[in-house]
Amino acid sequence: MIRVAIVGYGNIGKYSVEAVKAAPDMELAGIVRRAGSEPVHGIKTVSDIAELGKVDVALLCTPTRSVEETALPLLAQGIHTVDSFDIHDGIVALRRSLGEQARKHNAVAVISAGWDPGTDSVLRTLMLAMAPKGITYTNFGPGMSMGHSVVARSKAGVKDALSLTIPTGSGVHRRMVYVVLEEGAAYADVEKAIKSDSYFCHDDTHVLQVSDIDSLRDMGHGVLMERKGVSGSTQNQLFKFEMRINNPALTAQVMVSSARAATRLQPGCYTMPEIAPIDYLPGDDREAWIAKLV
Ligand SMILES: NC(=O)C1=CN([C@@H]2O[C@H](COP(=O)(O)OP(=O)(O)OC[C@H]3O[C@@H](n4cnc5c(N)ncnc54)[C@H](OP(=O)(O)O)[C@@H]3O)[C@@H](O)[C@H]2O)C=CC1
Ligand SMILES: N[C@@H](CCCC(=O)C(=O)O)C(=O)O
Repeated sequence: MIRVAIVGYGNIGKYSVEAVKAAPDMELAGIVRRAGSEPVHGIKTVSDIAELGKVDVALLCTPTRSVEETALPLLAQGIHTVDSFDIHDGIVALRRSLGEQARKHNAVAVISAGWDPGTDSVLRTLMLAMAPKGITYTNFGPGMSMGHSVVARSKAGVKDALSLTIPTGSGVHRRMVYVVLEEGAAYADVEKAIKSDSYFCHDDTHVLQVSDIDSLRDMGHGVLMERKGVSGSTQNQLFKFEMRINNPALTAQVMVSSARAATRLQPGCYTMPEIAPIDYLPGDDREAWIAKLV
């Protein structure tokens, strides 16, 4: 059995518990929370991973911006890590940093292993191989972006926040950010802090003050990816992939499947397109999967 620890018990952490429990080849070693956090009922909860005994893989369910500082000390202990880091233009730098640490300590890091980046990245790669010339549009939503919501919640003066992604066509998005303010906080300061953050500043972003987030929260999301391109010299090849999903449930499942792959890889750091898809699946009988799937 692969012993898995969950680091951070927010939305992705909660769904990761279910995904680990549903995996036939994994057992949950426990949950690592920040010091002073409540223990999770019925699950060993610690603030230092060393208290969990042997851990093969740690699922980093912390905010994207704390992935690197969380992963480095775990890799130094020889623990494999999986994260869903979603700052697209920071992925190459993270891969270098975690790769160096992983190779030094005989460990594996699988990074950006959610649905976007993650499984969508694999599909974009395959669509490119299928039609090397052309354009791929990735249209998100409408739905709740966990990453953007985390960033909005991190701003001074914000008590709670929810960021919705609205597709406006051809891979362009509007961001509708609903915020509950702390007492005494100024709306204009919060609006400025959110709109100037790199998660938001490239998109048409609207910040709306509300009195309650719970009555708005719906963790559904989705994507429509379309590529129109050229195979060889033949034009007008059209590919489409669409899904409507519960965002944290899918992200957690992809992380769990990536944890399995991590145990099969040579030391280093990998993104999902670099890993053979069969390595995400349970069991040792590779030929059985090939007979069934290929
Ligand atoms: N690639 C993809 O497709 C996707 C990626 N994601 C990524 O997952 C990340 C986590 O999302 P989500 O689970 O909704 O986030 P949450 O805010 O719900 O949970 C994050 C948890 O991390 C822990 N934590 C550690 N440091 C901090 C800190 N400085 N501030 C706040 N919490 C901290 C807390 O757990 P505790 O209290 O137990 O310590 C917290 O509950 C997002 O940042 C997003 O980028 C999400 C969806 C899809
Ligand atoms: N990384 C996203 C998942 C992909 C959708 C997205 O990027 C968006 O809604 O902007 C998330 O954190 O929910």
